[in-house]
Amino acid sequence: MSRARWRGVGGALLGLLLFGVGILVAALLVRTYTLPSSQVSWQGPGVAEVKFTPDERQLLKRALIGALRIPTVSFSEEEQNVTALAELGEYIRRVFPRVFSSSIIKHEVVAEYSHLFAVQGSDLSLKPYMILAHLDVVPAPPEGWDVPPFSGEERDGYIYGRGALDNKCCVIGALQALDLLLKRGYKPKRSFYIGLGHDEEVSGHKGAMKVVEKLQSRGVKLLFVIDEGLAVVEGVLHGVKKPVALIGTTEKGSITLNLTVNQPPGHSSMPPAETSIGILAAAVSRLERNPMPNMFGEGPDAFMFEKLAGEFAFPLNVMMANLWLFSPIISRVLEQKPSSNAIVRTTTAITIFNAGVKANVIPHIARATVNFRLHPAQTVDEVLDIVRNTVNDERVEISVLDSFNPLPISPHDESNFGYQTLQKTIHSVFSAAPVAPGICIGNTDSRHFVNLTDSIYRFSPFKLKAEDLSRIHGLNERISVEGLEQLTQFYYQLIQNADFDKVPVAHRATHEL
Ligand SMILES: CCCCCCCC/C=C\CCCCCCCC(=O)NCC(=O)O
Ligand SMILES: [Zn+2]
Ligand SMILES: [Zn+2]
Repeated sequence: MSRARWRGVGGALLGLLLFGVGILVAALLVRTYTLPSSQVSWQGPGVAEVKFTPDERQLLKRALIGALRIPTVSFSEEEQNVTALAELGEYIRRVFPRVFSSSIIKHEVVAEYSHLFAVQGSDLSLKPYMILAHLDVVPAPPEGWDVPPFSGEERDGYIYGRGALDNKCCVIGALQALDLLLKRGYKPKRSFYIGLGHDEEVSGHKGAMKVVEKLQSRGVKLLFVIDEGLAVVEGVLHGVKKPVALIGTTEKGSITLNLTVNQPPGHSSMPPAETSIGILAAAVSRLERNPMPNMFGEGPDAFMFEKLAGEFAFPLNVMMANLWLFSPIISRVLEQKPSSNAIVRTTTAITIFNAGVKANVIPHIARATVNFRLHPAQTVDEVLDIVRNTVNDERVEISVLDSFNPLPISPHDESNFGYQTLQKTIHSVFSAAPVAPGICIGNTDSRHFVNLTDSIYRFSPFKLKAEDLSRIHGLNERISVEGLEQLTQFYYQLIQNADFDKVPVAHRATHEL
């Protein structure tokens, strides 16, 4: 072929390539700017705000501080500080006498330390809903804390203490909101329950599960359940500056395993080539070095990013809106940080490791506890298969302490009363923050409510910055005084918003190019 002819073919191919690239870019942009926006506004009347008096502000703070000083620690299903749980029960009676004496509220203690409040609405034709929170906390050894973890100390606008975020703030906020509504003469139309579990941190088998049994025996069905969970996150999603509210519409599954190695004990002067500690350490190390597969996009995880695509800065907005093309890249980026890694895969955490009694004794038994949180696209059986293959050592005995599959996905469409009511309340309280459904990475008492409703939402009504994530179950757990008021405001307005009998109608904003 002549050189001129080659040039002609080359030019045509280049033209074709540029045309293809042009079409692809146009398709990406069209998808980016035609996705439904997460920005919505609301039709119809709003509801009253709290408008705290100075006295009420003080009382709210004091109420939480007092609760944080009672060490309601759950160590295990068998070991809970029940004296403290009983004391906290007495404490809420003392702090919220109006709630306990109201003629429209029936209070009952369930399984000794959990509490169930049934608030009777004026319109019994409306289906009731449920607000959940829990009274127990995880242990907090004082090392590393700036203040004693059970002091409830207030410093620079923050109240510190184990349970400040998880989850005594919600216990106090929900009761305080109800108390203030009663004080202002508000009469709810729709009946609702407030359930306060006492063993959420160790399963909810004694508290939340018994509450469910009680309600089931009475034939109760719920319109929706709201419990702790995701939150209004700020600076947590890479590339999104403004606060966004994430509502957990599902919750990861969980498996807790004991790995045990049993080897002959003996004198440390004649050690075998491998000890029970060495064998076990190698096994858990294999589990850590071989994370479960990245399953981004195989469950509902991608939906959250797609929904929030418009909130990301360029070029992330184009990538999030076009996960069909970019999800391999995005999934790799997400696995770099523990908080987003938890969204894309089943996580593996070695949480307890025990062996040895003396420096000159070869240990007999070594045992480790490993906790997995299951991605919604994986099952308990699938994860157990992977674990056995990874450990791959017959000397390591694997026993399942507890396991459950990921929870069903709750509806989050425009016709769902619970989701839309939450969204409307979030908008009002958190300056119109965009709202998206997400996967709750921790477990909650609400998982026991699946037979009472299909609409379970895990949302803690406070703002969390990236640096706050490590405070949950970690050091220096704290909530700002402003955050505590906002949270109380949230429940105050939620209870009123739930009194409408129709689903709130949202107007979706259009994207601006
Ligand atoms: C792409 C990044 C998304 C990151 C989303 C992280 C948002 C973090 C928000 C809240 C923290 C999650 C706490 C969940 C509640 C945990 C309740 C609990 O402790 N339950 C007991 C247990 O899980 O063991
Ligand atoms: Zn919790
Ligand atoms: Zn917790």
